[in-house]
Amino acid sequence: MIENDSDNDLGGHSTSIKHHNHVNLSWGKAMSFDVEIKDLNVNVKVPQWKIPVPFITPMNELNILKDLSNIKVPAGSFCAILGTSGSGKTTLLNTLAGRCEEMDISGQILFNGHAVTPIEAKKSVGYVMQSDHLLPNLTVRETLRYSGMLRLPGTLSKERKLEIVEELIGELALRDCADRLVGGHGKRGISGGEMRRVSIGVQMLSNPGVLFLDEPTSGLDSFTAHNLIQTLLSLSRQNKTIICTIHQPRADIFQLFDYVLLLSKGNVVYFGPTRAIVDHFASLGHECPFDVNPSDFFLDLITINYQTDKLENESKARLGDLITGFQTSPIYQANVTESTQSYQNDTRKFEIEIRNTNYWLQTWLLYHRSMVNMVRDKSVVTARLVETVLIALICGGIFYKLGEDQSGIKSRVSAFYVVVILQPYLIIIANILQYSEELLVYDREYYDGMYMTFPYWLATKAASLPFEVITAFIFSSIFYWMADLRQSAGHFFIFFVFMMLAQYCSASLGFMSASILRSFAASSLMANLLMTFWAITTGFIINPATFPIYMTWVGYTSLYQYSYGGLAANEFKGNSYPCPYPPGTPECSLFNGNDILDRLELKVNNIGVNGAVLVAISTIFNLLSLLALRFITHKPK
Ligand SMILES: Nc1ncnc2c1ncn2[C@@H]1O[C@H](COP(=O)(O)OP(=O)(O)OP(=O)(O)O)[C@@H](O)[C@H]1O
Repeated sequence: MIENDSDNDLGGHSTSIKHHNHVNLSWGKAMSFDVEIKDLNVNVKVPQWKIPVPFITPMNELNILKDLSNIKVPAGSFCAILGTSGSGKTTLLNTLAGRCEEMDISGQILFNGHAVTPIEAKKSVGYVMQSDHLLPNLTVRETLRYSGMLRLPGTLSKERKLEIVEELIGELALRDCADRLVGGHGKRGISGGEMRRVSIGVQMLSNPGVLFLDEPTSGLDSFTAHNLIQTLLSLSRQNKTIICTIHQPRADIFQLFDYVLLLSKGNVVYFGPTRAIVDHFASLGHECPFDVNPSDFFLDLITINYQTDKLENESKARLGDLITGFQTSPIYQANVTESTQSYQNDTRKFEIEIRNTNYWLQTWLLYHRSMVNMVRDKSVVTARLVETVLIALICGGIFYKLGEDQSGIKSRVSAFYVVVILQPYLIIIANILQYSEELLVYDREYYDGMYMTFPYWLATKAASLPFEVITAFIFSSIFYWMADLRQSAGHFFIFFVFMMLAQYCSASLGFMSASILRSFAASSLMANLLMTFWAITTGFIINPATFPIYMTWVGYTSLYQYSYGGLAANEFKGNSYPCPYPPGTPECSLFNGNDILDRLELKVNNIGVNGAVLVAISTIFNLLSLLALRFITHKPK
């Protein structure tokens, strides 16, 4: 049983909550902050035109939060932000958490009396967003273990970190499902409520002074929602300040909060203890009927009704009265007294805990996590393997046992073009699909400061490499012998290396596009446009010698020409096919490998140079993706 008292004159700021059955989470410094808001105004510029033109469209200033002051949520308490849709709940939560980069913010946010900058706020709070983005193929325990290893201070031993994770699993009531896959992205996994708990656990592992949650109960049935709020209450009793937005909570959920902040159109209609709110509204002439859920009653009162002009004016006038009524209420006066308290003699200081997990340990953990997530994804693994085998069989079937006459030689050239375009093309789509989902997790974790970009990038690249090698090997092993290409192990090996490089370049292009743009639609458009351009300019469809003068550079940029050229050189250089004409006749040049290669008029047909260029191109794509991940910020969704 936990008693938490922070009384004021009203006797209202007091909670006495009986809660059983919890384990004390015992890591690090249990630092909890008083969270205070002073003179807070949040504005955003919105374009006046429906279809805005950058730099030209005139902008209007929209005042989302209006003069929020004298709001202090004491350390270790649980506060709900309630309001109608569009009242500014999420904006307030984001502002408190330092996540409102695009907004113009004035006023102060104070943690234990220290006015925090958005960067300080971001580093010292945990933030559970409305939707869960977790890796679907990890179990609950693995998800929390990886997070624990990455988020907990580097000074703790591995054993201690794992112990903490187990404590947390118990505290969040996740023992039952600890070894089940998380699921999501169309895969069956744990329930919505369990998934929310895992997301909370992930944030708890950074041992934040304050935990913010945006609509933690959205999408949950009322029983699960109640359980989740109970869990949060239990965490707050372990010295965590917890603030969440919530939509129309059930009566028994509503009474679990210590404090309520009621917002309407960016104005505070009430801030104070939950148990004083009914009396406060009654004192303003709005008695909550016995059989009505208080939160529904208050939300109805503060909603502007736009159905008719009359109703709109009436509801606006009522809202105005409620705002003024609150500002002249004894509760407001008590809030003013609380927020003028000085922290001068307070031993609780605002501090940001340094979490310095070793750089290489980050890389190893992320690599391991990425591998596990990928290998477990049976649908992707099977699809990629089956797709590789099928495409190899189809191509091998079409170009089966190529002859050594003129049509056979011509078909060999076509075969090289087809395989360097087709297989990489299919891979690029699979890659973009995979990364556009995975990068949602990266955006959140990077924004949370869980790791740095370079370890993530290195780990992701390293984890994808075996797939490119294996699929290229399977494809080459089937196609090469079916098509009956140059019979030697050395030439087969070179064929495989070029297939692998072509695939790796495409995979890198897919990763680069997703790193820049994130969305599947936009990334695949970018990658497809580039691929189509390079596929046309390979030198197979149109002879580069015929390009207009201003397009000659194109002949050197097409990445596929290097793999196509490499395969052609591997087959034809130093090779010859049986000439049906008497030896020495000019027609025999049609069967001479070097002459065939010359007639292709490739820009570069040196195996070593072509291979090196492909390595250089994939390196450029990968470096661009590293820069994009580091410098093109995508706010977590
Ligand atoms: N970046 C932005 N640009 C323009 N307007 C914004 C921006 N962010 C929020 N707003 C506007 O500010 C108002 C408050 O938005 P906010 O998302 O904070 O409301 P909310 O109370 O969380 O709503 P809901 O419950 O529907 O999620 C809305 O009218 C919204 O359109």
